[in-house]
Amino acid sequence: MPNRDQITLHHTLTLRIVELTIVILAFAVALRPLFTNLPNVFIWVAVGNLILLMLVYSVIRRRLFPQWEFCLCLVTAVAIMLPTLAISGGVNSQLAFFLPLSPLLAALIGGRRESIVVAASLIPAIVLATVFSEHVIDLTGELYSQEKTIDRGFWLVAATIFSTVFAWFFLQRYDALTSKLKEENIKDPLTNLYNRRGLNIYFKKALDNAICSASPISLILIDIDNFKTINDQYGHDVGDICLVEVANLLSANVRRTDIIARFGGEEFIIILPYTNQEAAALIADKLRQLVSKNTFSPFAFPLTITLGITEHLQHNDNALKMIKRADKALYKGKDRGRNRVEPAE
Ligand SMILES: Nc1nc2c(ncn2[C@@H]2O[C@H](COP(=O)(O)OP(=O)(O)OP(=O)(O)O)[C@@H](O)[C@H]2O)c(=O)[nH]1
Repeated sequence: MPNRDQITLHHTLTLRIVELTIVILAFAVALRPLFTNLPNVFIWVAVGNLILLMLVYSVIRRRLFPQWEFCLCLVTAVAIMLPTLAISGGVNSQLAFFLPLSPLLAALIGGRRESIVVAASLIPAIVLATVFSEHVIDLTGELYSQEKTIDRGFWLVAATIFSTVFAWFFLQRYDALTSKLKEENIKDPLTNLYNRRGLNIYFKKALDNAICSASPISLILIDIDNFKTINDQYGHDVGDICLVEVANLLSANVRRTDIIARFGGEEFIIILPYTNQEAAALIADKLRQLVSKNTFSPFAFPLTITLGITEHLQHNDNALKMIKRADKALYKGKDRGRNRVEPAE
């Protein structure tokens, strides 16, 4: 299912393609008669196509039928191309060389399915136009040659297949790249945990789910104690190593369904779905003990953490209020001597 950004991108691409087609057609109408002596019917067909395209353009620009933009373009393309191809010699028409571009354009403004649909209808049409080419009216009056027709039909089919396969690879690469960018956008580059943006997305989902299923959900806010002294004495690079190691230790010891994020400098947050405050306190204490029993960085520093915990309340509660309560509890823990778990009141 395409998201809103993808729909906007497809809409913009469709507009640009229609605009370009209008420009090319307008040039053809204005300049072609100056260089070639064509029957008047060509000019009238081109003018008719231009008017049709401008109508389609205004429909797309005003977003009158956003769901049907692709179908509208497809039907217009068929309505424009078929008569033009028929009167200018079918596969022998110069216009036919634009046909293999269609699956690629369809992939850009639609997707894989649209590209395949276009290619699957185009290839039999080219084959039929090649087989029955003798019966196609050619108003340009070019001399008919079966050999040339079959040769052109062959290359048109080959180019259409090429463009479809290329579109497929292009979309594969595009999807991989966009999902990598999406992932990078929500991850903290140092610890590889979720950043604030990732936390917001997944916390909201987990909270909505907890409210819908009337299940408990808890939050643990964690701060490394006296972290400044490590930075001050050994430098930020050693501090960074400690942060990564603490992050790895915490994430290795929470459930797969829990959401762990870097909340700020040396602060982490864990969202625990299906967990009430009592259970969260046990998990928090397990994490506290784990950190205090470990040593960090090549210098084997001992570290401790202070943890504030809270649970989602039944009435008038939200993510921000939960974080504020846990933050308050955390700072109470710091005041009470650090290396402890402090439940919110
Ligand atoms: N190395 C490193 N340090 C960071 C990073 N982000 C924040 N810090 C450091 O974390 C330290 C936080 O210091 P404080 O807020 O004073 O807290 P603290 O020294 O841990 O003391 P308490 O929280 O009161 O126990 C500061 O020295 C920040 O520079 C980071 O990405 N890398």
